[in-house]
Amino acid sequence: MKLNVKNETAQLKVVVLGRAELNGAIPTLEETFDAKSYETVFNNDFPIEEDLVDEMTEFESVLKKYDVEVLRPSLIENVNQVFSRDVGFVIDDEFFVSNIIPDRAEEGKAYDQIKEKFKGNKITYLDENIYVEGGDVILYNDYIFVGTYNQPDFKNYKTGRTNIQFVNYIKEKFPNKKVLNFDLKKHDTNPYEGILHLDCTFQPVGKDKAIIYKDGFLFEKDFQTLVDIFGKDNLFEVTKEEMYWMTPNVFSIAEDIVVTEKNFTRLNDHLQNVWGMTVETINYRNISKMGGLLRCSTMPLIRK
Ligand SMILES: NC(=[NH2+])NCCC[C@H](N)C(=O)O
Repeated sequence: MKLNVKNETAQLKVVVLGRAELNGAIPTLEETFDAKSYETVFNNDFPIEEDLVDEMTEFESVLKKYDVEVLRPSLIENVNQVFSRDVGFVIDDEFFVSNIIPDRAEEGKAYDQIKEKFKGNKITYLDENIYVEGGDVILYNDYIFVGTYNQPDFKNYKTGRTNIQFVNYIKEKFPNKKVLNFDLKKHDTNPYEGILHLDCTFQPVGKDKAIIYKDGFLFEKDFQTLVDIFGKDNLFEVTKEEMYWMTPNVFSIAEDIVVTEKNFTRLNDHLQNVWGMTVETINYRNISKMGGLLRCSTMPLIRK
């Protein structure tokens, strides 16, 4: 298998999809590490395994319908393995193993068998001072967009996952790409006020379009940079409420095929009727209660 990912939307061939069986006990408030999970636990609304498994099975069958090969991480009991995205990511033909938040360190082992499958490809482990999670890395051909929090209180936030050291590293590693980083608003307990990863506030779809939540960016000039790159008419701006439900976090199977959540009616209508895409809608609301959605639960290995 030859790894290849250069953007978010080229035709998908092979993907890892997380898993929801034996995810472990409901976390306590202190054990949560993102604002949405904090709120879910606070409201005594943590999703049950059966519903999570059903939602991921529905996602898997849509992927298979389009002939995508779907791999699953091996099962580690009592570890939440839903969000494959963050553990590692492919840029071009190289796999990067993330340095994720220590609370999630155990998840990495579950990818050993998958790494075995793509042995022979470049696999890179990052220095220990470089923090990154795949949700903060978004590829757009010659561009690499990185969600960061480059502020003095970085260490105070459990939701600050990617640092400027990663940006510097990736600039040096890919001198021919345009690497742009965007500081995101952070809040560990209020999901309306903070953005966990870049893919919770922005994501390209189609050939030259994107979904975006303006107020997720710490600096308005960063939002403007993206307006300049994509053009105003090619952006679908979501509201605060839509951001809260993780509307930017859809997942593309191809430039014209997007998997989204059933409840995203305004977005789905736009994708289908204004941008002419095929929209596959599934139930994924229980997954969202743990702070991620469709993109977060996948790790693409090969796009055409
Ligand atoms: N790519 C993403 N946005 N992933 C969401 C991960 C959510 C998970 N609860 C965490 O805090 O790490």
